[in-house]
Amino acid sequence: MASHSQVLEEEKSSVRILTLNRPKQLNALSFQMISRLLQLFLAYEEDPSVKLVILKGQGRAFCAGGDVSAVVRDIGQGNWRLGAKFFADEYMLNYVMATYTKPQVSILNGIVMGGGAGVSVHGPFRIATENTVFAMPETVLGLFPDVGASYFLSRLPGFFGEYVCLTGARLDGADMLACGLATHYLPSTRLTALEAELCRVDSSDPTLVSAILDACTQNPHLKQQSAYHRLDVIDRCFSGRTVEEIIAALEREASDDWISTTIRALKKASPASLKISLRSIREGRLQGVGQCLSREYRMVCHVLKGDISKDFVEGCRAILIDKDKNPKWEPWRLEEMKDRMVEQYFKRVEEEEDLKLPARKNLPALAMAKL
Ligand SMILES: CC(C)(COP(=O)(O)OP(=O)(O)OC[C@H]1O[C@@H](n2cnc3c(N)ncnc32)[C@H](O)[C@@H]1OP(=O)(O)O)[C@@H](O)C(=O)NCCC(=O)NCCSC(=O)/C=C/c1ccc(O)cc1
Repeated sequence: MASHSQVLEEEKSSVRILTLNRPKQLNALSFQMISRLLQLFLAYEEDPSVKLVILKGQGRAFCAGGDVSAVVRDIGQGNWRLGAKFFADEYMLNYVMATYTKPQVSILNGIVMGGGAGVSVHGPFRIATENTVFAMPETVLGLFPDVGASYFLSRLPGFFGEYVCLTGARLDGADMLACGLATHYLPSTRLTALEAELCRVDSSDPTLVSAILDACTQNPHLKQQSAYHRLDVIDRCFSGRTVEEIIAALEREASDDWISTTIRALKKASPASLKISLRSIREGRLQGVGQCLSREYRMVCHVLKGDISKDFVEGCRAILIDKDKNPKWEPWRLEEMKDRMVEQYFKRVEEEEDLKLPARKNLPALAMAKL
């Protein structure tokens, strides 16, 4: 398939509608898709005839993340720097979106995971529906929530971001709206009409776009089992200073299904991933989006190089390739993942340059804490 057809482009008056188009792979982002999106976003920004960009996915997913299969192949061939190039471009795209001067509306009518969050949550308008399933599942893959997640998750209410980041818990559209990951919610049957209305807006004024979306948004009920009802417990436990303290705090709570599922999720994840993810989100609370992406780039280079732990390759093997769901993490126990090993992830990989982000006009006020 030609690279252009992995991202479909429609022109409707002053609106550009981009559709991620790898439905069989749940629109997992290939290198070509990232390059094409970056090229289009930058071109639209310079083009005065473009006022608004809509991003959506073909089929049952918005986007299930970065295309992990390609990366694992590159690492297997001893070529971790090819993977690093993928991330550098992906983070650049995330940064351009986070600092974009025109409104971006993302229609999250299906699966939104990992890299899928990175190409939507940084934009000002995120529409959830009854089909939305959101997760940052990286800690069970031996990775960590990246794509600027240490920025946007750390800005969620209380310690909900730590919960989402460490457990990989799935959220539905109502949860996303409640915590601020989505800005609007509407039934999927209304999407076509909404799109038509947005195509008539003919303005880059975010208040006009907002007015259209506000007029049709609904306030869905949170399901009884929604984690958002547990914000008190989440704040009590996930405010812990270390992963060990978080697990111990959960174990002290009165046991029920939600507590045991949460503890099980943490015990299933890579100890190295848990520790670096917690430190990353804690640092993110105090940093701008560019600093977050730069730090995450250093971290991901270590993950790909496998110089401290090789859990990413092992996680992909166990979850995506052999599908035995039985990864052999190294280190295996949390206490074996020492502070000095965590520390190393935050240093630049030798002979690898830091991420170079372009100078952008739309910084920093709009890019700070908008959730
Ligand atoms: C819960 C899912 C989303 C849906 O499950 P399902 O309904 O049972 O559907 P399938 O799992 O059968 O998925 C349909 C197809 O899409 C493929 N797919 C589904 N996500 C993907 C996917 N991220 N990639 C590459 N094929 C996929 C999946 O392999 C499968 O292909 P095939 O077996 O050929 O039919 C499941 O597919 C799933 O867990 N996917 C992985 C989600 C995930 O962990 N995503 C984000 C974490 S990692 C990330 O964003 C970046 C990683 C990355 C790391 C290093 C890099 O250099 C670049 C990127």
